[in-house]
Amino acid sequence: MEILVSRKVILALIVLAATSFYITFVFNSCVVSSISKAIPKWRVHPVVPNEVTLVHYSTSVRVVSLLEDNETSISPKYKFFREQGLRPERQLPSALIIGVKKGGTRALLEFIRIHPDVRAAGSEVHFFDKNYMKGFQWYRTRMPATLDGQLTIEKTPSYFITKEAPRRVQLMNPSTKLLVVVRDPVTRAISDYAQAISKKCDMKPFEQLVFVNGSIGSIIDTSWGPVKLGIYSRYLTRWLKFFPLSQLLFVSGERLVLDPAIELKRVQDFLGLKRVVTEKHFYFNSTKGFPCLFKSEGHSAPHCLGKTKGRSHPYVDPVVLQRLRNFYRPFNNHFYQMTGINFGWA
Ligand SMILES: Nc1ncnc2c1ncn2[C@@H]1O[C@H](COP(=O)(O)OS(=O)(=O)O)[C@@H](OP(=O)(O)O)[C@H]1O
Repeated sequence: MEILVSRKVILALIVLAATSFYITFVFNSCVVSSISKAIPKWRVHPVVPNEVTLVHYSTSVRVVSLLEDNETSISPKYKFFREQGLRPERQLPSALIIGVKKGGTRALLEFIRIHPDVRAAGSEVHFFDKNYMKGFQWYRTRMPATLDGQLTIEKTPSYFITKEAPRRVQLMNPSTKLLVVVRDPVTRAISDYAQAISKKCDMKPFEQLVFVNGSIGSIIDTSWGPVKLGIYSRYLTRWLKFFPLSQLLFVSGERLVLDPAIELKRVQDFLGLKRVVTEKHFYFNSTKGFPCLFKSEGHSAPHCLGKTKGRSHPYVDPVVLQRLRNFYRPFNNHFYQMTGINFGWA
């Protein structure tokens, strides 16, 4: 009887041990396998590449063939190129429109991309500010395919004010050509505000937001984005630590509206392009109140920029405007000295 009891106990112990061994093993193997699944992925495709990796990407892998991914899905356009012995490839941009927000950056991009030797990324890529961690390979896939001799350009106006952008652009290519469309900081601030209020109707009036205590008697609120962004000399100082002045072209936002052909001539010369885009490409649309294009890359008919460009501005108290002008004057003068151009902002 005693022997029978002890046998039952031993059997129960064995079952218990086997069960606990099984549970431990299965649980640990799940943990281990999930870790081991995670580690190699992270090692092979670093989600957060450091600067060194990025330099490596930009210098050693500059070109990706459009035709290698899926030969069967080639568009007729690229088939045509291939039949002609040409291989369109995506390149990192050699020119960037880095700012300024509400300066007229979209107009400049749409105008310069008429040029047959220019190909542009359509939408803002935000690589050097928001998407830098995705790496240069990713950035290149956002670029249009180009043929030999064509220049790739991208515009993201927030690059101008992004602290890390100058160093990052220099790492990509120290000879990148940089275009900055600048506009009177007072009208730029109102334009910025007009855009913000179009998205968020319950905003306080411009006249309140401009001042620290919300009243004309107090000081200008330099922490408010629309005001801060207009201190161009501050941001330019950062870029000049990484690029010589000769690598930057300052386009007048005002002249881009009044006489786009003149600004486009300067831009084409700066980019080393033939002067193809001229006054014959533009007409003034009196309904829009802006120059528009007879035709462009995407349109064969005359067309203007979209309705988010050329918004009507809210009325702003002239006393507030004067306060803002006085505020910007020393910064503007500094900016004129730095660039060697007097933009004539009052
Ligand atoms: N041809 C033409 N058509 C329409 N708009 C023109 C044109 N040329 C320059 N502009 C001015 O561009 C201003 C918008 O600037 P951005 O394109 O840099 O804005 S954004 O930062 O990309 O949102 C936009 O500002 P608002 O007038 O305040 O809307 C325009 O004044």
